Amino acid sequence: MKYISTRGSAPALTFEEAMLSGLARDGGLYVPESIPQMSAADIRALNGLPYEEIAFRVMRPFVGDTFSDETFADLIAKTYAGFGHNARAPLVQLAPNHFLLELFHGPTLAFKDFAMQLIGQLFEEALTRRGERVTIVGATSGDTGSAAIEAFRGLDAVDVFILFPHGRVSEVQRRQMTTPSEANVHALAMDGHFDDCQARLKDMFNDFDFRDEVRLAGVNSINWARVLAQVVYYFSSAVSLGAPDRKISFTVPTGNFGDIFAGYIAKRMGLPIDRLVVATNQNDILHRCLTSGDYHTSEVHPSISPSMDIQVSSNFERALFDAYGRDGKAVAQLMDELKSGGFKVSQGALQALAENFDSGRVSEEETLATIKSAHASMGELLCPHSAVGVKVAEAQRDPATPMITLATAHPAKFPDAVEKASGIRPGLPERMADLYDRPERVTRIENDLGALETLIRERLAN
Ligand SMILES: Cc1ncc(COP(=O)(O)O)c(C=O)c1O
Ligand SMILES: N[C@@H](CCOP(=O)(O)O)C(=O)O
Repeated sequence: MKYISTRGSAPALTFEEAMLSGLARDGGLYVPESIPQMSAADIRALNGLPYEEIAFRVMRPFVGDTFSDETFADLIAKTYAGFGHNARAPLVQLAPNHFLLELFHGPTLAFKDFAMQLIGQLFEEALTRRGERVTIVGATSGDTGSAAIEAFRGLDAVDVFILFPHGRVSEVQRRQMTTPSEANVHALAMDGHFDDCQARLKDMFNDFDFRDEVRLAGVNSINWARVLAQVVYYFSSAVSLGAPDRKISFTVPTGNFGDIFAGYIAKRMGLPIDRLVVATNQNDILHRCLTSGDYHTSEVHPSISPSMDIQVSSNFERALFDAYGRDGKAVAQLMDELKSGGFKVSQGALQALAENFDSGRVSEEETLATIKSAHASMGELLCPHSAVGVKVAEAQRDPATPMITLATAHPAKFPDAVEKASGIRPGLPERMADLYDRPERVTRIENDLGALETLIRERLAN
């Protein structure tokens, strides 16, 4: 299995090379050269298997010979052993034919743990075998950062630097990043929005001297391994509701487009997905683009679902690559136009996107009202991101087709918004009960590439 860049001019890499390098050297994102297929019989055989076994069968064909079967199965087993629910990703019924897929039972209470815990294991195994060290730099609107720190804290072969937008993550998210005491963890509160953090991260990848000097690696969803691990729960949930013998739809609260892109990959592998619905908050560039073809960035409006306050949606590039018939030059041209504000998707590409994705947008008021009504009518306390998903799903679903909405974070990560909506302040699990008392360690930094690179060099030298 080889991986190629969405911009068409970086060398093709193996799974291990793509995983350890993150962004392609032409600025693009790696995608598999071809998508492995699962037959109806293969999919039917997943029903009733433990999550770990489903994960092995779904991901194995993408990994090539990077890991032996035995090692890969062992790493998957270690990955999910610490999750707080035996099913790992349990389904809860919200209404007739509407289900919630709870993806928040991992160590940092967000769906990011599904991939990040696995990547931690895969990195450690591969780096130990190669005798190498890497410097991970990640950009976060709150959840990727905490999940990455949890997955890599204390590992010998890795330093991890996380850029988060100062003042724009929830207190729980910030404390999850600033309270770990391991010397290899560096939480950096940067001026600006998440998009600025992600832009500086990409600048570092495109500064080849710096990239090679510090041996830069990325664990945002620019890293294909992140997307791959998220494909698994589309299979596990769909088969438990009758796939492949009936079609299932999914609604996904969306920001950087990684999670919904994983659903698209599941569909391309053969999972009979009827509709994949993108749910956005008031930062609705994806909804606007999917309905009009117009992808122009505007000001980011801070919301009560802050992890989705994103305008430059990284993985949308992967979807565009397929929509443009895998024409890397066309994608490179669009990404150039994005630097000056945006682009217009061609009619053909827009039609290709529309064949795979629907979308909806939810206001702040609607998000609060959905948290309130889901709690009152179903006893389910939703985080604001999951509420965005539920609202869009309720408006758009076909009652005859099961709809699964992804619940992407635990409500206790966003207690203020949840309390405002429902009157209930969700508590953290026992193991995190002292989070508010732990000392914080964080560095304020300006939105400046030079300052960031200098800080990283200095920290690595110490
Ligand atoms: C809680 C939560 N929900 C939804 C999203 C959106 O996911 P994605 O960026 O993969 O679209 C994020 C951030 O990525 C998140 O942290
Ligand atoms: N919402 C994310 C933003 C980064 O997304 P990623 O999936 O590309 O890592 C976050 O919580 O940081």
